[in-house]
Amino acid sequence: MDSNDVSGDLAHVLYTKEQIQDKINELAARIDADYEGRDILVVGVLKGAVMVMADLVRALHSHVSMDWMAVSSYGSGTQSSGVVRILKDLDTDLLGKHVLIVEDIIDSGLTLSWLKANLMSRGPASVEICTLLRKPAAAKVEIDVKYVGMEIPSEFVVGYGLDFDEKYRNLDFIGTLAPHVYA
Ligand SMILES: O=P(O)(O)OC[C@H]1O[C@H](OP(=O)(O)OP(=O)(O)O)[C@H](O)[C@@H]1O
Ligand code: HPA
Ligand SMILES: [Mg+2]
Repeated sequence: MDSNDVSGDLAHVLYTKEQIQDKINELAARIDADYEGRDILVVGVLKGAVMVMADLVRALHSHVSMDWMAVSSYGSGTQSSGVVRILKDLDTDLLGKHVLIVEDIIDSGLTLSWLKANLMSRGPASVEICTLLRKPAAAKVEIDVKYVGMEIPSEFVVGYGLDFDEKYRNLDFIGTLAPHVYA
C-alpha cells in the first residue's frame, strides 16, 4: 500500500494530480501577465497552502519572494470556528509591496476576509488573493478574490494540503471524505 492509498476513507476523487497541475499553470500564467515587471511577495497560509504554494511559485516567471503566515480557524473539526488566531506572523515588512496571498481553499471566507484586512493595514502597494478551491455556497462573508482555481460544492474535501484532523494533506489529488470518517 503506498502513502496515497486511503481509498477506504474517501467518497470520490474530485480532481486528479494532472487536473490540479493544469489549473495551477493556468493561474500562474494569469498572475505573470497581471504583474508584468513587478516583484511579488507571495504569502502562503500554513499549513493547507503548502502544496499550492510550492507548485504555483515554480510555475511563475515573475520575480517572487516567499513568506508564510500560520492562522487557524478550524481546529480538528469540519466547521470553521470563526475565530482566527495568528500562530506565526510574517517575517517581511509589507510597506510598498505587491502581496499575493495563496490559499488552498476558501470555505466560509472568514479566514481570508480577516487576513486580507490584517495585511492591508500594514501599508502594502496591493493585496490580492489566489486560491485553488472555493466553495461559493458556503460563503459567510464577501471577499474579492482575483484568482480562483476551481469552484466546488459545499462538501468537506481533503488532499493536496487539505486535511481532516491533520491527515490526508499528502495526497496528490483532491477528494471528498466518506462520512464514516468524521461521523
Ligand atoms: O474560508 P474558511 O472557512 O475560513 O476556511 C478556509 C481556511 O481553513 C483551512 O485552514 P485551517 O484553519 O484548517 O488550517 P490549516 O491550513 O493548517 O489546515 C484552509 O486552509 C483555509 O485557510
Ligand atoms: O473542505 C475543507 N477541507 C479541509 N479543510 C478545510 N478548511 C475549510 N474547508 C475545508
Ligand atoms: Mg485545515
